[in-house]
Amino acid sequence: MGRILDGINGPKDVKKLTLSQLEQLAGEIRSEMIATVARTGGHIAPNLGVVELTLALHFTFDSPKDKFIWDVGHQCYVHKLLTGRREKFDSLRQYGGISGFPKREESPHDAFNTGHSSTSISAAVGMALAREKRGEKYEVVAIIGDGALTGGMAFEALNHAGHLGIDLIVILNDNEMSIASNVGALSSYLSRLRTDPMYFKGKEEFETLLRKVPHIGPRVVKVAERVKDSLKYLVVPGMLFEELGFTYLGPIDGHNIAAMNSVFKRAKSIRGPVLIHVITKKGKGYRPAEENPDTFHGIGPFDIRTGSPIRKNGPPSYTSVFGNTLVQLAREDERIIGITAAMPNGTGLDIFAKEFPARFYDVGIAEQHAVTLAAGMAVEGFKPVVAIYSTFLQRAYDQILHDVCLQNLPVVFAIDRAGIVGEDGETHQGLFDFSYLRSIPNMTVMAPKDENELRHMLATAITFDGPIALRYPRGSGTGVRLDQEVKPLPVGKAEVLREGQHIVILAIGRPVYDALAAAEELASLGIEAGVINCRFVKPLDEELIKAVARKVKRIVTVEEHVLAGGFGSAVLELLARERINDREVLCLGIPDEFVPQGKADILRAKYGLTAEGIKKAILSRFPVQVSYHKTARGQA
Ligand SMILES: Cc1ncc(C[n+]2csc(CCOP(=O)(O)OP(=O)(O)O)c2C)c(N)n1
Ligand SMILES: CC(=O)[C@@H](O)[C@H](O)COP(=O)(O)O
Ligand SMILES: [Mg+2]
Repeated sequence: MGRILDGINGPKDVKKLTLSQLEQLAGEIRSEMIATVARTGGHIAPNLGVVELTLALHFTFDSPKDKFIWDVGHQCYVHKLLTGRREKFDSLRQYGGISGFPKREESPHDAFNTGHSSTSISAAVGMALAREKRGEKYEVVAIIGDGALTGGMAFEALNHAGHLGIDLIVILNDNEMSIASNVGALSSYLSRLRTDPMYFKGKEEFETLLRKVPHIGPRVVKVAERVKDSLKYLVVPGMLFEELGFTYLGPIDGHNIAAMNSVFKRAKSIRGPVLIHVITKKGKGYRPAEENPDTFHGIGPFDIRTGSPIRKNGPPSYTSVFGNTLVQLAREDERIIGITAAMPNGTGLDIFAKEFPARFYDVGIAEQHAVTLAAGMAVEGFKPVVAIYSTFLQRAYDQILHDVCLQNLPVVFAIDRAGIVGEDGETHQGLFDFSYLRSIPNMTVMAPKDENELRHMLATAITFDGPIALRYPRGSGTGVRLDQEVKPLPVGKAEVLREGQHIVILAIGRPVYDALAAAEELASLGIEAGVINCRFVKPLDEELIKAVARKVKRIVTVEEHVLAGGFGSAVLELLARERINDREVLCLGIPDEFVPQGKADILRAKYGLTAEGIKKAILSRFPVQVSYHKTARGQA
């Protein structure tokens, strides 16, 4: 018998199915997703948890007329399989393939692009307001996880929606997990709603009282037993949401399609904002993911049979070198505090948390709060290390400026996933941090060429008295030997790696070794290129750069970052300020566009951020015949 999934070309095909066919389809979707993600990598556990929920949504609502807004968007694979993208599904997250997140440019069924957390309710309120203004009729449905609900924006939007009293449906997908276990008072509140202590306490007291009534008591208890669901709805109100102006429905079983179909139908008939609390299991239906939902939240290729990741043996990641070095430094310095916004494992702070649980804070998906919390602790003499991915730190720009830098507070920003991150694509590339940080007074910004230098930069940051950031890439380090002693570096000093009279390459961060390799290849063509590992974007090693720029006519800057406002811009500003105007400068980096998804190696090659790319760009800008041989004898 063929698969039902093969006949699903859009939501209308879902609507034709019986309940038992929908249940069979749920199983087929799980197998399809596991088979694909085991090969491509991706967010498998969140998607396994929303199979029935997504089927019920497409069964009850009418996409694309009705709009679904997936918060974060990492759980949209089932939706994609049901909305005409089944045949392209094997290209998931690959260069040129379908995205792992909703993309309006991919399908009319993707109503709003997401990737960063906690935006869905705001977007839904905006779309509902637009609908009202145009006098149109359709449903707007935001689907948000319990983790994403810890983000401040979600509350700002709930607050506004309740005030407007606008027709809107929020589906809270509660699986008790963020990437790691969910944290916070709200999470505890949801857990109380789930386990219903009020209901059970009320019911037990009620039953005990009844049983005491002679003769009729026990019989009445039996009747009450039968009406327990209505009793439950009476006593368990979801008061927090009700008080915010929402009608609260739930909690309901997010793996029971029939139950969801009927509650969704009911929600459509209610005026004003409705919140439906759905309980799901992250990783549902695949044992390794159910047992380790955090590992399977977002995972690389894995062996389906065992669930073991297929890892090539490589050097330790920058993340783990950061985590271990922080532990080492924290043993010597009690002021050090570790702060994460819901990414303990992703940032390596889990290593710190294990050894120093009382000095570690997971604040939920709340980057803005994390930064100002750090400012508060720094004011009181602590040394907070805020570890946040480059792309998510964008959220906290004003907190960095207003709360940390304006007061010149010694907060350390450990910025992971800086540069090209790969398959997550546009929303997650960490390509803007030099620009958004170096423009802020008092801020110091560093980028290590390898994981060994990262350790010394972390020590530099810990001993530094002011705001300081170090940014490093996703994935394995270079495998260099780690120095035994971790020592602070002189602030604002670069490192000369190679001398050369024809060209000087000023590089920073990960591309430094590519610049060196390019210089070696150029040498075989008779072109002598010097290479400087600049280490600091701010302050630049101005004396050194000015000195080489006065000697060498051709200057190349290399960074894995957007060119606008980045490291190359900083060098150009310096040259202009110092009136070193007659130099030829070539800035290599990311042009003014968003970098798509794909393997990091493919993307680096596309943007010329490889040894080969750097060599080619130099040869194309400064062709061998024209420039070098003419000048090699005299001034280069
Ligand atoms: C602003 C921001 N910070 C951090 C993240 C990283 N992140 C992606 S999903 C996630 C957890 C989301 O939990 P939840 O909403 O409950 O979804 P689940 O995976 O449990 O289905 C986090 C922290 C992000 N995408 N955006
Ligand atoms: C959806 C999301 O934002 C995270 O799950 C992110 O994909 C994690 O990225 P890393 O795999 O780099 O930790
Ligand atoms: Mg969750």
